[in-house]
Amino acid sequence: MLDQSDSYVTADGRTIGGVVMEMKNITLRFGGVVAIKDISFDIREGEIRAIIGPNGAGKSSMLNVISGFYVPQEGTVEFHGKPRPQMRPYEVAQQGIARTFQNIALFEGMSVLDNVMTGRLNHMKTNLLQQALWKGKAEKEETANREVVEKVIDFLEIQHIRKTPVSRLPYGLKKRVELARALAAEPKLLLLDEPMAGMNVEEKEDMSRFILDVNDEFGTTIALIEHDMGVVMDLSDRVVVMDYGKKIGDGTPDEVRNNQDVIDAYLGVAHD
Ligand SMILES: Nc1ncnc2c1ncn2[C@@H]1O[C@H](COP(=O)(O)OP(=O)(O)OP(=O)(O)O)[C@@H](O)[C@H]1O
Repeated sequence: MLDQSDSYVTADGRTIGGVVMEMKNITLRFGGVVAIKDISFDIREGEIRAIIGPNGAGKSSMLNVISGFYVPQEGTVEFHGKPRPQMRPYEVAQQGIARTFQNIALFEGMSVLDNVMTGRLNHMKTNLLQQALWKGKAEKEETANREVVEKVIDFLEIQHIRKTPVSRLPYGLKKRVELARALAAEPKLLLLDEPMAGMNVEEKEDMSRFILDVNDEFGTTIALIEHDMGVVMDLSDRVVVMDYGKKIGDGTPDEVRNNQDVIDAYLGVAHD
């Protein structure tokens, strides 16, 4: 077991730091349905942490607890060592947490560039009145925001579609634009909701490469949920496996791959 402040070295030689977020004995219910049953795990600075599990395992519910969207009935979520109170989405963003969604949530009629710009909203300090009265400051801020956005657009190799309305893009590129918008917020913790769902093999390979590059280049801590076990195994440093709301595995990809409970869950072995 790792202590809170322990660091560890990954298979590819990266040093992972202390705990960024800790889930302690989380239980989440929807009426009579227990979506998450007494689950604990942590997310560490600089790591790629995956949560996987079959249909209905409780992954989306868990991501919503991590993002602060759902408040569990039992247990606590600690962020940088402090219990996190219930927060509104903008407060979550102010804490340096950004996310993407399973069903793409972009402004379809707007260009790629404008969509990515919306990721900067949280960094815009001048209001409309200030913009009218104090043009210079607003312009400076706009230029700084544009610079970040252009950097992200270059990084994710979407320069060629920057003026294209999102509605005209194929699915894989829309997912990349969504990633760009999340990155434009310069998050410390990036949450990805099934980033590879619905993609073909080539799109999955591209997305995997970009996730690794984001982590490598910006040092962003990444937590992602994914249905397909195969795609995350090459990406992740540590993996939590959920089944029927319970945690049945937690460790490196090799550890969870060889865990009998995990193998049974994925092969659909009957439960007692
Ligand atoms: N808003 C909700 N209201 C009622 N029940 C819910 C709600 N969200 C999730 N559930 C239930 O909680 C359980 C876990 O669902 P969840 O969507 O978290 O699983 P999942 O692992 O993300 O599934 P999938 O891979 O199919 O997306 C399921 O039984 C689901 O029906």
